[in-house]
Amino acid sequence: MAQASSVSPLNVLLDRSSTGDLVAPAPHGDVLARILSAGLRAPDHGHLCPWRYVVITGEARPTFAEHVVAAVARQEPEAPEKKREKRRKRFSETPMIIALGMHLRPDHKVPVMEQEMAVAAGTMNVLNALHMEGFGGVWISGAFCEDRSLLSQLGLEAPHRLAGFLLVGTPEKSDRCHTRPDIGDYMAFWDGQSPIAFGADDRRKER
Ligand SMILES: Cc1cc2nc3c(=O)[nH]c(=O)nc-3n(C[C@H](O)[C@H](O)[C@H](O)COP(=O)(O)O)c2cc1C
Repeated sequence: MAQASSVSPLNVLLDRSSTGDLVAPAPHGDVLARILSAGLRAPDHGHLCPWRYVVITGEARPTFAEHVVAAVARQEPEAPEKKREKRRKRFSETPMIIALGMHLRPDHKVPVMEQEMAVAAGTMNVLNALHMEGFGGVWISGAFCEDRSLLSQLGLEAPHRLAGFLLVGTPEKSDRCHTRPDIGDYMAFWDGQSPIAFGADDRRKER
C-alpha cells in the first residue's frame, strides 16, 4: 500500500499523479469494489447517482479495442493509422479499462452540467483511491467517446453519455511525480473590495 502509517493521508493525495505506463496487477474483488465505492462518495446534487462504471478486463479487452478503433474511424476519419493503432494497443493491453458512464437526466431540475460534474468528482475519487491502494491510472477521452454505437456496446443509450475511460493497473515506475504549479498562483483571499488578480493569469500574460 502507498500509505504507510507515518504518512499523512494528505501527503498521499499530494503525491498522486496520472500514468499510462501500467502493468498487472489491476485491482480485483473486494479491493476493486471498495475503490469504485469511493467514486460513489462524490457530491451528488439531487442524489441522482449518475455514476455507471463498466469494467473491462482479460479477453474482453481486445474485443472492446476493436469497437474503439471502429469508433475512432467513424468519428475521426482523417486520423492516421498510427493513432488507431495506439488506441488498439492501449485498450487491448492495459490491465483494466473502466468506462465512465454518465446516467443523465436532462429533464431533472438539477442541471445536466451538475450531473456531469458529480461523475467527474467521482472519477477523481476513484483515481485517488487507486493511488492509495498502490495502483495507478490515467483518465483519457476523445471524440470516439461520443460515438453512439460504441456507447450502445456499454449499455449507454441516449441521453446517457461517457466521461471517458480510466486506464488502470500498477504503475511501471514508482518515481512518476511531475512538477506541480505553486498554489500561491491559484488561490487568493478576497478582501471584500477588489476583484482578484491571480498570479497564474499574470504569468500567462507574460508568455
Ligand atoms: C476529462 C479528462 C479527459 C482527459 N483526456 C485525456 C486524453 O485523452 N489523453 C491524455 O493524454 N490525457 C487526458 N487527460 C489528462 C490526463 O488524465 C492527466 O490528467 C494528465 O496526463 C496530467 O496528469 P496528472 O493527472 O498527473 O496531472 C484528461 C483529463 C481529463 C480530466
